[in-house]
Formats: sequence, structure tokens, C-alpha cells
Amino acid sequence: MTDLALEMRRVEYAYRRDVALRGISLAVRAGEVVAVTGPSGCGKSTLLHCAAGILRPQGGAVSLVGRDLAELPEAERTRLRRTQAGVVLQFGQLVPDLSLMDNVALPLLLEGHDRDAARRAALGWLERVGVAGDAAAVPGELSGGQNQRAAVARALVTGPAIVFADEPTGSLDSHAGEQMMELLLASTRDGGAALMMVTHDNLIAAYADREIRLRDGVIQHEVALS
Ligand SMILES: Nc1ncnc2c1ncn2[C@@H]1O[C@H](COP(=O)(O)OP(=O)(O)OP(=O)(O)O)[C@@H](O)[C@H]1O
Repeated sequence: MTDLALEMRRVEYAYRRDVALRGISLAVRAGEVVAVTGPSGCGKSTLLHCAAGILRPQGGAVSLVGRDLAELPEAERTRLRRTQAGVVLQFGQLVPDLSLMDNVALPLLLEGHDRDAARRAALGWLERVGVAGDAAAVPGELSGGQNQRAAVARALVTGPAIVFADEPTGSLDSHAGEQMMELLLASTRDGGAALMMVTHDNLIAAYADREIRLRDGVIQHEVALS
């Protein structure tokens, strides 16, 4: 058993023209909160997407809860990602035609949970993030902040080991952003998950236990913040 939620070893990623990551090695411990910072274009989002198993690095290795993603058969890899990695993106990325309740229940339904149990768990998380009253509404009927709260609930409903958040407060004003951060921290702590968040905002980074600063696709430095 490992107490590492995430481990990346010499990870490299290149798009057609741009090399985005040039050998990134890092680890995130169970329950730890890590901020990934750095100037625009330095590779923050690419790093997060490789860590979450959304992008496959061309070099190096990524392990979630001690299991190397590249060594797993496709179905197991999908399952590990779905159950152990929650993802919150800047604009929530909820399914527009589904109610908040069904959006949050979806990861459980995809894992084969029965519909009633999935909906009960979804409602429980919608309550914790403060939007249970909007459970029947679809995302287009609600504000960015409400949708973002539901996205946090969806990320945590499977009980993941780690939540990946890409500019989670980016579409919110500063007060709503602060509330979102408090919620994200409390929810991940509540669910026993680690949190890796990408941000260009120093005030948001200050919520983390550790800051990892990137520059030109490499780690420039790491700073313990607490
Ligand atoms: N889909 C893509 N296709 C081609 N190149 C890309 C793509 N996404 C990112 N890049 C390039 O990869 C490099 C790293 O981009 P990335 O989005 O990871 O940086 P970032 O630090 O998250 O930037 P920002 O803070 O502006 O969101 C940049 O040079 C960028 O232009």
C-alpha cells in the first residue's frame, strides 16, 4: 500500500509543435493540497491533464494510488481514473441536458451502481456543497458558481484519492472564488482526498500545503507553505 495519491516520474508531453512538459517528477501524498503555478503557457494544464490520465504522456510514468496508468489494461485504467481521480475544470463542464442530481450521480452510474443509490449519494454531496435545492435544475438555469459547486460534488462522489482542479475559481469573482476555495478544501478534506490545483492566482495558491512552480515545462521550484 502506498500513501502517495499521485506520483509522476520524468513525465514528458509534446503537442504537435510545442513541447509542454520536459521531464516532470513529483509526488502528492494522501490528503495533501498542492498548487501548481507559473506563467501562462508553462505547462500547468498539460501537467494536470497528464496527472489525471486525460492525456497520455509520451515519456515517463504516472501512478495513481501506486498503480502505473500505462501498465493497466484500458478498462482498468478507465475505472481507476473514474473512481480515484475527481476533476474540476474552470467552467464546471457539466452535461448540459442532465439535472445537477443526474450530473453528480453519473460517475456512480457509469461504475454500475444502482440508480436510487447513486441519486441518494448525489443528493448527499449536493447538500454538502450547498446546492441541493437546485438538484432538479439543469446547468443552463443556474449561475457559474452554482454549477461549479455541483462540479465539486461530482468530483467527490466516487470517494477519489485525489481531486484535480484546473483554475477552479477562474470564472468567478473574487468573493465567489474565495467561497469556492473554502468549499473545495473542506470537501476534499471531508472526502479524505488530496487536491492538486492549477492556478495563476497567488491568493488561491496560498491555500495549499505546497506550491510547485513551473517554467517552460520544468519544475522551477517547490515551496512548502504550511
Ligand atoms: N491543445 C494544444 N495543442 C497544441 N499546443 C498546445 C495545446 N495545449 C497547450 N499547448 C501548448 O503547450 C504549452 C503548455 O500549455 P498549457 O496550456 O499546459 O500551459 P498553462 O501553463 O496551463 O497555460 P495557461 O496558464 O495560459 O492556461 C504552450 O506552449 C501551449 O501553447
